[in-house]
Amino acid sequence: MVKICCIGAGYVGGPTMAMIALKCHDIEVVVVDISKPRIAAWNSDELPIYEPGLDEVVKERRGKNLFFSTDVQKHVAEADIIFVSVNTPTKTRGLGAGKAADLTYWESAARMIADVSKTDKIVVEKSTVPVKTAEAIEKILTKNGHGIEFQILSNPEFLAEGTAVEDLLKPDRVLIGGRETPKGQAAIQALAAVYAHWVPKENIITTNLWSAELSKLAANAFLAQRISSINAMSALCEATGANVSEVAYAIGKDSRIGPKFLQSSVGFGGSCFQKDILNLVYICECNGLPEVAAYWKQVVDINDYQKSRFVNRVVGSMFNTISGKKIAILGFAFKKDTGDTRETPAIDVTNGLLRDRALVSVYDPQVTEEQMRRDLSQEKFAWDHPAHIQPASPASAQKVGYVMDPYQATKDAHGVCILTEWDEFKKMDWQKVYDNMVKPAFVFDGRNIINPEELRKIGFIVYSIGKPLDPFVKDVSALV
Ligand SMILES: NC(=O)C1=CN([C@@H]2O[C@H](COP(=O)(O)OP(=O)(O)OC[C@H]3O[C@@H](n4cnc5c(N)ncnc54)[C@H](O)[C@@H]3O)[C@@H](O)[C@H]2O)C=CC1
Ligand SMILES: O=C(O)[C@H]1O[C@H](OP(=O)(O)OP(=O)(O)OC[C@H]2O[C@@H](n3ccc(=O)[nH]c3=O)[C@H](O)[C@@H]2O)[C@H](O)[C@@H](O)[C@@H]1O
Repeated sequence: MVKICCIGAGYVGGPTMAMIALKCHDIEVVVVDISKPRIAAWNSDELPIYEPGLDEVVKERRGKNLFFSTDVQKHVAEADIIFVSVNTPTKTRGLGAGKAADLTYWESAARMIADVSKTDKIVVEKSTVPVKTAEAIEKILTKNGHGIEFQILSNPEFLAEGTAVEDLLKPDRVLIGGRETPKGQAAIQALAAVYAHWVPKENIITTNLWSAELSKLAANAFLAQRISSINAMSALCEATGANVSEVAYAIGKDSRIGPKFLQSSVGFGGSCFQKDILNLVYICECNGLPEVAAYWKQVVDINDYQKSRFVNRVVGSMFNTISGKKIAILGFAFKKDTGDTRETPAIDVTNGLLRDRALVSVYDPQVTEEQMRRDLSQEKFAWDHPAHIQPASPASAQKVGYVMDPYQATKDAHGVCILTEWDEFKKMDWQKVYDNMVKPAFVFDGRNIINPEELRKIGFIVYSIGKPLDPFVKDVSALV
């Protein structure tokens, strides 16, 4: 029986390995992590991440050919194929701080693999890493590996949170990069054989190592670029009376452009888009390509602009002051169907409102109060700032109300900001919300999920990103 061990039981390691176990009953899969609480959660009824359909997959295979363990060394030593799916955040200090990927976790995993291995191994980069990382990993493994043969493969993951199970079941493609040597090609084939249990062969792409590593950064950069492009258009739509949804639909009908990823929003969030683009920018700079670096940097710049533009709209519309006014935030996760808040635009927007001394009340169906508190009190490292940006103020963050019900959040509020596109917000009784709010009652829809005309009929003053402005919003926005 082939044995797979995955180092890192996070958003990627957990679901990807559960899918391999589901589809390959002839393979034993063990997911290991240094975090005891995380592994305990994977072994419990309350999984550590919320992902539709994941509970069923894990429960189906756990204890049969899917295991979660903190005994990292034992399972690494026993495995034929080792996936490394540890976190690769942006460096916060030293050379490349604010841009380069921090490979500390990756390097320590590689050194441990070299230490404990007694048989030949295929080591798979599942984490997103800078192009050429495999070369460094190869050196660490071969120089410390007591003569053991290691083949390094790059097999980046393209799943999106909230749809991870679906994405893993039917991936657009599986990408495997390896050395162009007979042993490298054999390793590629061994990994391709795992995926071939359920992925059609024509969707398994094989390349050299550097193409695979770079393709992952390029894919995320292209996806984020589309969002920044449509968000840049949203600002122009508001200035001209065009409607960003109509523009997105019209351009998306062109089969060369396509309809996906053109949803204007308060900004993209998530643990990867910003980090991966900054990493790409850094790699371009290191390779003497400042023009290319500047081009991709703009994608992050526009995203920051979109978030501050949203806050300015709120403050500007509400007579240029929100001091002492209650503002309800509906949705804190970076997108619907996940409890993940990493780099969520809600952190920047909430801090922006707190800086203007608003009284904020937040509701999200999946994010815990503890998580939101942590997010709002943490200092932020900005890549283009010399220092960390402080959160609004520890005292104001302490005063944020975290409630379990959207009607409680909006009660007695002057304004409502929709920051995550949860389906339940579309179905809310907006008349009831209006009746319980201070007048004039404002709604700022950062996800374009409500019908502005219907809400205006109720009596709301509505701002929807990239949509023709409510005459009232228009008047006061001149102040911004
Ligand atoms: N979150 C996502 O949707 C996607 C993430 N990625 C990439 O996948 C990688 C992992 O991301 P996530 O799963 O979101 O991270 P995560 O932070 O959820 O999980 C990483 C896990 O690795 C563990 N870990 C770190 N060092 C370790 C070590 N030496 N030994 C054992 N365990 C160790 C941590 O305790 C943590 O549980 C990153 O490079 C990310 O860019 C790629 C595609 C999608
Ligand atoms: O490398 C990664 O981590 C992953 O990053 C993204 O996945 P994810 O961040 O989970 O979620 P997305 O659906 O891409 O959304 C990212 C952000 O963009 C926003 N978004 C997305 C689409 C859109 O049209 N408009 C928009 O504002 C979302 O609300 C969210 O804040 C990519 O879609 C995955 O392919 C990739 O594997």
